[in-house]
Amino acid sequence: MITMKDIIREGHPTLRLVAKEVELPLSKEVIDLGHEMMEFLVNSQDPELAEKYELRAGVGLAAPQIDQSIRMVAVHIPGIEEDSEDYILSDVMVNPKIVSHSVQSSCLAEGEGCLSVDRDVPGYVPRHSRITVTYHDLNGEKQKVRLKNYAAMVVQHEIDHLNGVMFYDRINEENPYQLDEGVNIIS
Ligand SMILES: Cc1nc(NNC(=O)[C@H](CC2CCCC2)CN(O)CO)c(F)c(N2CCN3CCOC[C@@H]3C2)n1
Ligand code: NI
Repeated sequence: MITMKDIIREGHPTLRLVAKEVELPLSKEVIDLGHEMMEFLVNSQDPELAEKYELRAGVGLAAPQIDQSIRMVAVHIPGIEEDSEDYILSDVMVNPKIVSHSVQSSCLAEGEGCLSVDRDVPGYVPRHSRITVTYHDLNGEKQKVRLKNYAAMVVQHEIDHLNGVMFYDRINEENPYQLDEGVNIIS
């Protein structure tokens, strides 16, 4: 199982690479890795398992964070309502591609963090408010999802990792809480 010791931290060169497209049909190794990444997220959101295995909670994980420079991310995004069983999106996305996006931008009110960054980096991280993403799932099926708000922020954070981009690259250096006209704050 994946634990925090498997997650590489900022400064590790793999985090700054552009990850490689995954060949189709998916190999057993890639499928197994995808399931392991999803298992990490599920475990990390379970208070007992998170404590037992000392996992930082996560709603997304990108393969480069476990030193696998391939284009695969896992997202496990619960509904905002407390204890709601439904998930906005829970899937492993192979070769995810943003095929269209809104002109409007949004950012998370609390800013962002990263399992590969062991420090707080305050500031707004502006991203597309709405995105349409195509990807292959672990069954090799092509999927197309339209995401907005919180889920759109999470998936963009993960796809950034596939392109060697860290969330703080997007924070305004002069004024971290600078917001351009019309940027929507998601709380
Ligand atoms: C927003 C949030 N970020 C958490 N961590 N950071 C991450 O996921 C990083 C990715 C996110 C950082 C901002 C956008 C994407 C990991 N990243 O580095 C991967 O590239 C959380 F854990 C979290 N939640 C809310 C839902 N809750 C359900 C119950 O269990 C606890 C869980 C906590 N929300
Ligand atoms: Ni991250």
